[in-house]
Formats: sequence, structure tokens, C-alpha cells
Amino acid sequence: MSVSIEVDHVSKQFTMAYSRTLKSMAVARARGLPLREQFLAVKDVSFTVEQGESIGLMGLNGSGKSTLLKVINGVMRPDAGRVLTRGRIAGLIATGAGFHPQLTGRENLYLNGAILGMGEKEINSKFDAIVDFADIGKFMDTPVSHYSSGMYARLGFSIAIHVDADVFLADEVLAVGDRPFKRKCMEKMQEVRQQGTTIFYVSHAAASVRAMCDRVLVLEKGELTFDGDVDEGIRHLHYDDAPDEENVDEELGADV
Ligand SMILES: Nc1ncnc2c1ncn2[C@@H]1O[C@H](COP(=O)(O)OP(=O)(O)OP(=O)(O)O)[C@@H](O)[C@H]1O
Repeated sequence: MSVSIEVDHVSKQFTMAYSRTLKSMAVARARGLPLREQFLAVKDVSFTVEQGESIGLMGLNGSGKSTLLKVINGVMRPDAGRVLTRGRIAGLIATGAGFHPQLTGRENLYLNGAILGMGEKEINSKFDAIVDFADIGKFMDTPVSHYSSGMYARLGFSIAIHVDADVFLADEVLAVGDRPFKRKCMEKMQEVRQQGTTIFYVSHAAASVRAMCDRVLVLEKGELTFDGDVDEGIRHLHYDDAPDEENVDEELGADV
């Protein structure tokens, strides 16, 4: 097996500004309060992923999951450490990220496809499959600013999953889709997984991580506190404790 992703002592720092207006800055300064604070969203994280592994990235809100994916994707540069990736990376950091609101679905498909590394010929050959999967056919010539968040998500996911990628990064892809679409996405991701694509799957839904992944990474306040067996990782996060009935999906399990 060959190494697909190597994350080596990676840290990412952000600045949190407390004051947004000149007045509040002046008040804070007069009171001797800090104007901003720096914090590490990802703290000294290291791990290696082999080609074809399917990783569930879990952690509470704000624990650094999206930031870590952005660093792996190359959208953000780490402040310390390094990331090595092999092959073409496709993925959704935020559903429909990169869509231009004034452009139609069709135009965004070509634009987004190009951003994800597909040539025009490749997009042409996959166009029907992408539109079919997204199931928003008659809205393809409507500006995406008129789309619902679910329609955005459908088109975004469909484009990304049809890229012949070596690594697929899926951040909360199932958060806005309806139940039939979630099911379809899971089936498609399983198909891509069977083909040997490395998958990074961010989810709060324990059952979907169980179905999709063969290893779990857990981030807590930016630190990697668990790397290993799926069930143990879920137990580590207590995701299985007393699920809230309203959020239990028969296939995806309990959300937290
Ligand atoms: N561009 C940014 N500038 C400043 N702070 C940021 C930025 N992006 C993220 N953060 C902060 O970094 C921390 C980690 O955010 P991140 O989005 O990576 O968390 P997450 O685990 O993906 O959360 P969620 O489960 O809610 O999606 C949060 O405190 C967030 O406010």
C-alpha cells in the first residue's frame, strides 16, 4: 500500500478579534482589554493515511475538523508542520463552496468541475451523470442564487463525487440533504470507496461513520486525541450515549 496523506506536526493559528468598530476598540484600549487573541484551531496534529483507507473525522463543533480538511486540501497553509498528499483531491469543504451565485447551475458545474481539476472534455462526458445524480435537471439553467440549500448541496456533492479523485474529502455532506438524497450519497461514497479512493468523512452521525469508515480520528479543541478503531473512537466521544429521539435516523443513527 502507498501513503495517500501524511500530516506531520501540523498547527493552524487564527486570530479572534474582540472589537469590530473603532468605538469598541477605543473602549477596550482605554480599559486595558485585549483587542484580539490568537488561538490554535489545529494543534500539532500528525497521522498517516494509506491509499484506500476511509477515515471518519469526528469531534464537537469548533474542534478543528474543517480547518484540518482545508489544510489537507491546500485551501489553507499550515502555520507549522507539513502536509503531503498523493494524487488528485476532490471534496466538499462546504457544500457548494466555489459556486458563483449569479451563474446558472450549468455554468457553475463547468466552473466547479474545472476548480476540482476536470478538463472540459471530462466534464462533458460526465455532465449527464452529474445532473442525473443531483436530480435538479430543470433548474440547471437557473442562477444558483435561486436554489434552496438542499439543491446547492445536491449539485455540489454530485460534481465532487464524479471527479476521478485519489482522495475525497467530505465535510458534513449529508447535513442539508433530505433522507433519500443522504441515502444516495452514502451509496455513491461506498462505490467510490470500493474503487480504492481514500475518503475523509466528517460527520456527527455515529452510524454513518460505522458504515463508511475503517478508522476514526477524533479532534478535541484542535488536538488529535484518538486515532484508531471506529467503535472505540465513537465511544471515546460518547456519541452513543442516550441518543435524542428526534435526531435519530434509522440508517444514519444519532446525531449529537
Ligand atoms: N478563518 C477563520 N478565522 C478565524 N477563526 C476561524 C476561522 N475558521 C475557523 N475558525 C475557528 O477555528 C475553530 C475551529 O473551526 P472548524 O470550523 O475547523 O471546526 P469544526 O470542528 O469543523 O466545527 P463544526 O463541527 O462546527 O463544523 C473554531 O473556533 C472557529 O471559530
